[in-house]
Amino acid sequence: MEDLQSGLQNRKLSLSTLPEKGRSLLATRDFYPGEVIISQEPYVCVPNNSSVSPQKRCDGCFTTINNNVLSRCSRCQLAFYCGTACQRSEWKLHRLECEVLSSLHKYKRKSLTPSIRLMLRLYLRRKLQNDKIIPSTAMDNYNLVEALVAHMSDITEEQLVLYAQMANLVNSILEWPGINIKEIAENFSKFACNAHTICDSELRPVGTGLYPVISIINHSCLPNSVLVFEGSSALVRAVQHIPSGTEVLISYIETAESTMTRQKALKEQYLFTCTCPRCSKVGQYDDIQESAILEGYKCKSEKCGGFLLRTTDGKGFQCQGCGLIRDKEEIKRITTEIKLLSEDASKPSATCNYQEAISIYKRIEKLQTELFHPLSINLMHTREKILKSLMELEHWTEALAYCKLTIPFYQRVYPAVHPLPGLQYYTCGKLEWYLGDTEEAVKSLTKAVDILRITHGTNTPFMKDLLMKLEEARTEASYKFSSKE
Ligand SMILES: C[S@@+](CC[C@H](N)C(=O)[O-])C[C@H]1O[C@@H](n2cnc3c(N)ncnc32)[C@H](O)[C@@H]1O
Repeated sequence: MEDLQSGLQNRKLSLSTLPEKGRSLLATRDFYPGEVIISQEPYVCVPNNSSVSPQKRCDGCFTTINNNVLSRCSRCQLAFYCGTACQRSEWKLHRLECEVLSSLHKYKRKSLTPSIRLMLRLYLRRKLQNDKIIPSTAMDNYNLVEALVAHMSDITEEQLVLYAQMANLVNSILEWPGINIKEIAENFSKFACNAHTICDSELRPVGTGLYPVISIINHSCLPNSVLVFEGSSALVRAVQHIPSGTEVLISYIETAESTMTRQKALKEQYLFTCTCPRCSKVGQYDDIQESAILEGYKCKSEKCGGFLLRTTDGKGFQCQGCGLIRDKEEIKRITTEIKLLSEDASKPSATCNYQEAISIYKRIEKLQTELFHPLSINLMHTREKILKSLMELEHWTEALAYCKLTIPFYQRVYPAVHPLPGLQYYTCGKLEWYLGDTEEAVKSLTKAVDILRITHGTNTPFMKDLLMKLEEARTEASYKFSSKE
């Protein structure tokens, strides 16, 4: 591990071990908002392509080209490339992978999920490095994978059985003599708490990758850094001033959820109890109030706006503002109606028909408005779904109205610098501009740029496009202003 420590030292970082967290990454100089703290290429990665996904992604850069004009590997038929540059960069690994995959029986091909493919690639890449066909460096070697936490003694019996079955499948595909099935199962457990979902600039998931140095970074629900991706490269950017000697922290989960929901997610997938400054408030009045607003029920009285807590006899919920009791049966009735509608919304007839999806989600929205606080996370998710479908149907005016409805939620639950509100302002700005409200568009796009230049940098095609749009909107706004005079 000395090699890694000196690799990190050059980047003004250091590896430390904290008793309650294990390995941790510390800054050895001050980092400022927007600065890249560390970037890493994946040890291995796979795009989210499955046999059923209609749109395939390039194995090299994860792009989807319109009309799906990716070229497919003629031998194995499983790898896709956007051009020769990506095909060449992937060739050494894919040559081995192709040998393994092209001889696979039909029924085994069906079981090639992205995580099985990721595991195959892990072993193939290790072989390439062992055979010195590709070089190993301080930041790119299999020892770093070996050092990842696996939590084998903490996972459930069910998970253990699943990993063992998956390990058997990998073994039967590779057919390498002397391969250690227990080690493969352990590596699946490592994937579960160390691999990262690769997202595009708009935070849509596009693949999965293992970045063993970035995996040293621990979690906080109030992080000082953010993990973003440029193609398959991972970059950690500071979102706050990080003084020298401070631990670099990212968030592993959606931080808008209540403390209990966040803690449950962290415990289930990452097997630890978070004690970050937000989680330390669990049980305190502020935290109870916050959770009740996010996930609880609202007061029946429109004037009150208070939040409810379960009564001591368990028969209902009482408003903490005006004391009014809301009947448990009424809440149950609305909740059941929402559940049934949500089931309808996930049926193919609705997922393939945006108009039908909008109509179902609007009924859910109406019921949720009766039940939840206006800033509830459930209501926000429903409005997001309506917004997405409206955008697909190019119903811009209504889409803008829904986008604006979600903004107060984003402002309330996320820190000032977070990619999600930045992206929401961007959507708002694009819609306003499209609808001719240039002045408002300039305001929204400026807010988007102020946030996203910190989280995303300014050099990606996505950011260049946003900066150009802002420039054009500003020019148009000043032209409109001068022609009014
Ligand atoms: C991606 S790894 C992070 C690096 C890890 N500490 C190590 O030693 O390799 C994720 C694991 O780190 C630990 N971890 C991460 N954040 C933590 C936190 N805030 N508190 C306690 N443990 C944490 C948990 O064991 C979790 O499963």
